[in-house]
Amino acid sequence: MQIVKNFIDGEFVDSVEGKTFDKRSPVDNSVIARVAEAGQVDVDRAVRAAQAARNGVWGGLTTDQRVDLLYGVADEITRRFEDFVAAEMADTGQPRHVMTHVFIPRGAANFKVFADVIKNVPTEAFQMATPDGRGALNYGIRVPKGVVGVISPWNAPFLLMTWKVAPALACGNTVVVKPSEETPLTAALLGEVMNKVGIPRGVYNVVNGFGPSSAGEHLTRHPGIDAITFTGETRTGTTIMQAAAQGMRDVSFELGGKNAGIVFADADFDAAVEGIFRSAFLNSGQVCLGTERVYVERPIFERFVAALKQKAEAVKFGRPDDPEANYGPLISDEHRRKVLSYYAKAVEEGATVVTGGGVPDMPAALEQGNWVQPTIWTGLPETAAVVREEVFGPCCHIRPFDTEDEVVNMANDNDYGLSTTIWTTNLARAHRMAGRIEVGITWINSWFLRDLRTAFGGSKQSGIGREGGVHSLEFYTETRNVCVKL
Ligand SMILES: NC(=O)C1=CN([C@@H]2O[C@H](COP(=O)(O)OP(=O)(O)OC[C@H]3O[C@@H](n4cnc5c(N)ncnc54)[C@H](O)[C@@H]3O)[C@@H](O)[C@H]2O)C=CC1
Ligand SMILES: O=C(O)/C=C/C=C(\O)C(=O)O
Repeated sequence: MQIVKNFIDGEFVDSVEGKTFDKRSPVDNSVIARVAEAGQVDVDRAVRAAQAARNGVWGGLTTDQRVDLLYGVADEITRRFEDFVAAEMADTGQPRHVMTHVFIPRGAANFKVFADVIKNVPTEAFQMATPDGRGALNYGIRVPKGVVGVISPWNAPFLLMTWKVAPALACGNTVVVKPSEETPLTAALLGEVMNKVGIPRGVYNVVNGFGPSSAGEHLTRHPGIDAITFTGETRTGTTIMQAAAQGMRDVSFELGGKNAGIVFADADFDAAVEGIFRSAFLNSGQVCLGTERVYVERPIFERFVAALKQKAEAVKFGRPDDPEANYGPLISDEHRRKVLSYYAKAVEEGATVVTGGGVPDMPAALEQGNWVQPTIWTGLPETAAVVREEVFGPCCHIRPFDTEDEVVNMANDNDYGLSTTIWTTNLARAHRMAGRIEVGITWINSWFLRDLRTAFGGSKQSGIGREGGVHSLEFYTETRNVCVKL
């Protein structure tokens, strides 16, 4: 069995109290790793190591030197691509093609993009008049925030963790990462990469454990943490924000979603079915940007429901490396119970179950895994729990609509505001709607196309702040103004 240690000050270490927890495989719930659980003392050591590195060798490097090192990290991730793919498949149980096409390449890309951004984005400068007529020049300089606490979730572990670690380091900060307790493997592997390419000790630290009364809470409450960047549930964000209030630490939050997919009758039908299928069911529906509410213009409603049903019923469940399979389990038994409770609630609230609604028949070796069927409902009112609340599973409710105004109002009638996907050939209408829908990102005739230079984040209860490109620099640095009298 694999042993996963914390990574503190450039070394893999057990926790001081010797506590551990088991990491189970999503495909059969067998224990695949024993993980060191960091306590207060371990978190404190990690924060001190990060402070020392920030004030020492890392703080003394030029931007060009940091950029070279971050390119080295990206190259080493690419060189060890298969190790990362294997680790992420073991942690998440998701199919190999999701790892090789999305999750792992994005990890390497995150380091390259933010190395380029920090090298190329200028700061502001303003000339001003003064009473003596000689004027003054103002210019901005960016300084790192200090030690950044990175708290990440389990659904796209490496992608989402490096999306925050890369810009933090590019800007000259050091980090202490708390990966999800469900997915500790790739954060540990990244420690090996950091050492291999010569990132100084203490720059990247990893403490494993849970949230409340464990590594997560110790980290977010630690006074040595200067800023906190978090991806996860909105409820957890509320708790972390309370911790961050002590000491006025800045936060950047990417939170939950209950995203609408909107299909007009004039859309390219097959592309729309494929796009909604991906957005509802990729990664077994465990994607914050995924679609759990689908609105289809009435003339094509029945045909669309039938086409999506056919695709949902064609998935092949199995292990991540099974070439015959293309569909994985949920992350944990606990999450499966939550998703299945929503499946039961949908029926109680009067849903028509178009397909799914339960657990697939699996061979004996996989029976103990966290499998659930992709599920489609129709017939629920907009007040139903599965139409309002984030399930974070492979499911969606489909409802017909008649007018643009009606569908915009329904899309906006939710506490979340992360993303939407609109399918139509009438681009004037699509642009108009993009301005009206209250979300951080609108995709038109596409979904999950990511240009890492763009602003990424959520509206309403889906987040605070924006990351991506220059927006990440806003969070991971502080801009200071220098005013020079001429
Ligand atoms: N907006 C976005 O970009 C994204 C949002 N998400 C959201 O993440 C959620 C799924 O991820 P989960 O791991 O279940 O979220 P979660 O909020 O349960 O956990 C996320 C991380 O926070 C830690 N944590 C939990 N309680 C804590 C506390 N009191 N103090 C400090 N740390 C704590 C966990 O250990 C984990 O590392 C969904 O709601 C999903 O929508 C996921 C991916 C992207
Ligand atoms: O592209 C991003 O930065 C965020 C992606 C989010 C996921 O991959 C997810 O929630 O699964």
